[in-house]
Amino acid sequence: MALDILIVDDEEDIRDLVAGVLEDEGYEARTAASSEAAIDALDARRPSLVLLDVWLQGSKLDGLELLEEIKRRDPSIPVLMISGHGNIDTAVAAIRKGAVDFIEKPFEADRLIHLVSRATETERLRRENQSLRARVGQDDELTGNSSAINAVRATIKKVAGTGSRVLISAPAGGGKEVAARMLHAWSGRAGAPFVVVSAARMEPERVEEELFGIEDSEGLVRPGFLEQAHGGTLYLDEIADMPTTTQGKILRVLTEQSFTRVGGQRQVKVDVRVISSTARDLAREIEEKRFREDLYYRLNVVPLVIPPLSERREDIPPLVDHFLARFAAERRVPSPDVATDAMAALQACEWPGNVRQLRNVIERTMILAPGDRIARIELDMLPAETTGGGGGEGIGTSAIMGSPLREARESFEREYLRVQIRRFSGNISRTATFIGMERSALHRKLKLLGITDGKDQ
Ligand SMILES: Nc1ncnc2c1ncn2[C@@H]1O[C@H](COP(=O)(O)OP(=O)(O)OP(=O)(O)O)[C@@H](O)[C@H]1O
Repeated sequence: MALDILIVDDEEDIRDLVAGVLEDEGYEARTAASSEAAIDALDARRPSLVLLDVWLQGSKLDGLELLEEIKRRDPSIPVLMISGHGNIDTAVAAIRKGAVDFIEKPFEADRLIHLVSRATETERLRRENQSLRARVGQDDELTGNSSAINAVRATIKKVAGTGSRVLISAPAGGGKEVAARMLHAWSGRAGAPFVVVSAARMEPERVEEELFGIEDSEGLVRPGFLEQAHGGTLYLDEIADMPTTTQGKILRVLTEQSFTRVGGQRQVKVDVRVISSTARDLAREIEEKRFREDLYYRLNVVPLVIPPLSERREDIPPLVDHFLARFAAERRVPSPDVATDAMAALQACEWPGNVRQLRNVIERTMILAPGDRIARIELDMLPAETTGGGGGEGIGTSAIMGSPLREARESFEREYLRVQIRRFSGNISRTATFIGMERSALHRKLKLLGITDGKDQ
């Protein structure tokens, strides 16, 4: 998003000229003709830079006094002074009071652009830094080729640029935040902040301060998440955890596109795209009066559903390869291969923690892998939770060892076939191909062993 620049000058021609030059360069320009109008504009929203005339005729405060007031309110706002010919001394005094630089009238557009770009560099770097920091350990895009993930990706492509609100539904660790970041990155808002608001982590009594910001009687402002996200995207994580009073307030912001800060009177206007997410069944939350239906319709303009990993097991091999490559790169070793039986075990797991759990398992496997075996991940190197040793699913050996051969073979076959069928999401033809049996023979075998949970597709 464009950086927001406030131009304060009593001469209309200068204001319009400067605004025109800056807008052509892709900045967003606001103008104020007096110190009073400038303070109003500052209160309405924190600008990325103030261009301030030292004279300001007919204003309550002159340029230097206004500079002091701006610095008192928020010392981090950079101020670039505009000085008339002959009042260089004042401009120098302004620098002592915290202005970043000054430009003398009349000036060339090129010089103005150069100084503005230099004065806003810190702000640009701060934004870049923020988004980089937020992305550490986070994937940029959704990996996977299942039809579910392909459909999600296609919808993201279609709606990213539109600014529509999107409600992402997926279980915990399913990739909601990755999808939200893709929507932001593929939109015209990509250069502006992506602000994550976790409804679950906010203390109910502080929700409003956090979202709307605070304003004290002196006019000092601490911007909230909505203001910080101006021009960008606000990601409301797990909306079902929002207290109902907050739901009402969010609804009002979405309807009126403005809000007041806690302790303030003034309406603050922001341009923010809202993306929200939930792991819960909102229809049920609405039915049980825990979630406002009107808010649901406001947020759910475009629904995006990511199924649990256990319903898209085809995504497991590309995800495993993706995480192995990532962790191998971090450790500066070549990316390992995965033995077929190890991949089969990973594909057969239930993954209640979804992609996050899979990522953690891969990370742990790589950390614990003996130095001489790091080139190939084999079944015995996987954590117990994936191979059944932890009491979960998998091929247990103790029951088999205590049985006569015939029963042991049957119990092995039953377990083996269950795992393979689950691995291929109930698709009998693909299971038959993999295990090397005719489809009809497999059907007979399943009937004989009393396995009924394999859906034929
Ligand atoms: N399809 C995917 N491709 C690559 N990485 C993924 C994918 N889905 C999830 N991840 C990774 O899994 C982890 C969890 O994903 P994310 O934080 O997006 O999930 P979430 O649904 O927002 O979870 P929660 O609701 O628990 O916060 C992250 O490290 C993310 O990078």
